[in-house]
Amino acid sequence: MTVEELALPGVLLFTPKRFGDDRGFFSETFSTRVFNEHVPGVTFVQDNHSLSRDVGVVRGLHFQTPPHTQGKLVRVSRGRVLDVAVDIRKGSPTYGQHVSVELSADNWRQLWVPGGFAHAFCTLEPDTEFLYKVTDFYAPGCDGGIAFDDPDLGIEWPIDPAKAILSDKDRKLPRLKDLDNPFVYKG
Ligand SMILES: Cc1cn([C@H]2C[C@H](O)[C@@H](COP(=O)(O)OP(=O)(O)O[C@H]3O[C@@H](C)C(=O)[C@@H](O)[C@H]3O)O2)c(=O)[nH]c1=O
Repeated sequence: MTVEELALPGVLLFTPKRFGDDRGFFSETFSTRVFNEHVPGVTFVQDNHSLSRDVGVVRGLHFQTPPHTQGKLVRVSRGRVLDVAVDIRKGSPTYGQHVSVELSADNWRQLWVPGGFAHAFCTLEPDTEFLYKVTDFYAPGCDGGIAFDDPDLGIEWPIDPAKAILSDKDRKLPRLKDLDNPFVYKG
């Protein structure tokens, strides 16, 4: 497993080893021991799996608000996405900034998105399967989001944003500046 820090402190990129042989490959995709060496004190309670059929599906930007804030360890097992995490913690030195990284079944990367970050991805291949572990249970009452194309965020999406395939819910999300934002930077 290799681990890299990205431009936003706290956001980490993990790349598990893959052992290939004539049958295919084997990979430890998650180990508490390895993960907690880099992100101490975090435990996961739920695993999620989504399928997006088309190129240009955008899911996000999403987060769960306190007391059900979620950290997410996300990866792709089939296909390819551009994955994005935005720091939305008020008072953070990197407030409003984002990292974007390609995750695919080929590069086998995993992105750790801590609580206080909004998360989204855009599919780059058909039939993309997206897998992730989360640190709190799904809490529909704490579901929150920001428009993926909020101009203040300056995210360069790999598709024409006007052609993004969105859920009805995601089409109505507010801009960051209009959000009733409960996240505060704690250092
Ligand atoms: C996220 C989630 C959804 N659901 C249900 C609610 C709804 O009926 C259906 C689809 O939900 P959504 O439209 O919110 O799914 P989706 O747009 O894929 O939401 C996901 O997007 C990515 C970017 C994230 O970061 C995730 O945390 C999650 O918010 O699944 C659960 O039962 N449990 C869950 O944990």
